[in-house]
Amino acid sequence: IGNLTSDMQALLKFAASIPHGRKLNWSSRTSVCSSWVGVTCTPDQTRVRSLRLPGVGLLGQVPTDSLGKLDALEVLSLRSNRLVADLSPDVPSIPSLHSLYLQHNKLSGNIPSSLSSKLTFLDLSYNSFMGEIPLSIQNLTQLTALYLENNSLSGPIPDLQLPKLRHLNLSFNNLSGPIPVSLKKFPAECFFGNPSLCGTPLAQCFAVPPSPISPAPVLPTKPKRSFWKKLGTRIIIAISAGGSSLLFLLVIVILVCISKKKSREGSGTPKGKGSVGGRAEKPEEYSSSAPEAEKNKLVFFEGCTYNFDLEDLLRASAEVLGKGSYGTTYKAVLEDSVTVVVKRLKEVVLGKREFEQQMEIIGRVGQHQNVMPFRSYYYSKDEKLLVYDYAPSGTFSTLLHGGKGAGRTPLDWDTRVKISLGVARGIAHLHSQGGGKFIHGNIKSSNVLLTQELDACVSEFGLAPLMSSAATPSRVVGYRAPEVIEHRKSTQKSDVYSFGVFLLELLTGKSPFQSPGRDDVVDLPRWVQSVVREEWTAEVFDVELMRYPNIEEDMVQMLQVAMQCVVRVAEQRPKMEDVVRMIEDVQRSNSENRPSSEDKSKDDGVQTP
Ligand SMILES: Nc1ncnc2c1ncn2[C@@H]1O[C@H](COP(=O)(O)OP(=O)(O)OP(=O)(O)O)[C@@H](O)[C@H]1O
Repeated sequence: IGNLTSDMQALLKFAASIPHGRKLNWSSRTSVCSSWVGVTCTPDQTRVRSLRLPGVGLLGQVPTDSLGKLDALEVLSLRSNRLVADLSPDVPSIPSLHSLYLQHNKLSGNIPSSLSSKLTFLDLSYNSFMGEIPLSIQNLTQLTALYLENNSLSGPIPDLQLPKLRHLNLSFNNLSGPIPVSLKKFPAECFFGNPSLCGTPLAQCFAVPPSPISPAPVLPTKPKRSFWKKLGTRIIIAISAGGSSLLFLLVIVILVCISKKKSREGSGTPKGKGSVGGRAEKPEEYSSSAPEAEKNKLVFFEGCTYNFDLEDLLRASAEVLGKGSYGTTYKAVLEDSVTVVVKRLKEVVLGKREFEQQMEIIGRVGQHQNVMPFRSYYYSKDEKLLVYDYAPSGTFSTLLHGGKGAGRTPLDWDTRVKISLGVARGIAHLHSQGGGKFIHGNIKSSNVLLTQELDACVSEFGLAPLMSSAATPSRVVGYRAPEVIEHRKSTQKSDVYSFGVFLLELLTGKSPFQSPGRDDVVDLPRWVQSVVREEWTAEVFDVELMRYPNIEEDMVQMLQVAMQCVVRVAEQRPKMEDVVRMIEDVQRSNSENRPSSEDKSKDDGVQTP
């Protein structure tokens, strides 16, 4: 077991054995913990806990017996350097290591098979690793993110039964064989560019299935060229002819301005992955001493699935998804076919520092499977962009109310229960953070986004404090608790009220506002109360649900949960964690009371092929 002196010696050996473009201020005469660039220590200042040297021009091979000796190291980032040859196996096997960032180097040889069992984040993308993915990755039970894209890895993909794995990218390698069942939940982009995978042409292997109700936009296999590059008169005329012409032109002009401004400021943004912010990697680029040009970059957060930078984003082909109270939302397809959502904020009232602090909160607090993953942001005086994952199945509002008519697939009860539980868990998570000081403040069905598997994610957490209160849209009124309307007093209990209205919407199929763009509000709690009082309870429920047998009891149970959430006196409403438990009960009784889907299909006389 080492100590601070042995850590210092290991670091000095490392620095002496590997050339580096940028001078490090490491010296045995100064304190490792308080003055060495890129180094942070444990709180008691007895060991080196993290080493971050991104983009400092490290050139050559990581010397053995140097970094491997840092046996209390938790985070190591040597990304965006020019490291070559084999990765010394003693580095990824440091027993305390939980995050390893080595992307954008020239490392080759096999990925070492001895890996720290504590690893939660492993990024070896954009290197030249060869050979098979080591089977030992199967033992990394804590792993949440694995990025191996853009290497030369071959052979089969191991069956990664890793319960915590949420982010995966294996694209652009030479992997072969089928995609293991355990990884089928990951989007097709994660596996693109492996010509022998599945043994069939890519297009057949990875066609993105349409979402059950509103067809998901099919990702173009070859994205259109950058829309500012091809900004010719013909395109302008063509775009101008379209309905969203003004919005498109506006975004083009603005993004071109960002691009120009960036190059005017010294074109200091190195190519490669953007800086990682939040808890994952606090980049030096964002320290107060960083030059201004370096600051105008996309700031990424922990768990970021994607490798792209501002330039890649600017090159993406974009499409307007909609205009909300916080600004305009675009779907952007990057050149490697990864799709993200970019929210262009308007009327931000916070200054830069407060804005960054709020971003840090959103990135950190919002880390939950039922909260929409927030990836990165861009801040400049004139432009504020937020980047989120793209939710292929759209919003719950569209799923519930959209496409009414002949061709519509009804939204079944099990899916509704699953979605309501996801939303409740997402809100309960937000409420549990920061000693209970966070509220969402804008729960509504159009802020519930759905993954391909119809798992729900709550979106727009943390945006309200960025904006002036004038930006609050009137059509959220139907979701607002009485105390919010009367005294503008938002609390966690007012989130519970909004969630209750959301549940009523899910049960009744009625929207608390008549139609988008119109402000006539339906008071769903009052309407439901009046119907129930007249003992017409059955009339309350969405007619679409009537086709499913044996769900009446569960629906009534869920209605009771909703009605508890919308009581007028805030203190009498349940806490969100209690609401989660109540919905879990509904889900449990739902599966106990009714035949499994297999039995049901037999009952229905459906033949399985
Ligand atoms: N991450 C996402 N993935 C897929 N679609 C999204 C995503 N975020 C937003 N959208 C789509 O973009 C549309 C516009 O979203 P936006 O957040 O700008 O407005 P809104 O949610 O409708 O209104 P408001 O901001 O007032 O709550 C949404 O209706 C939704 O369909």
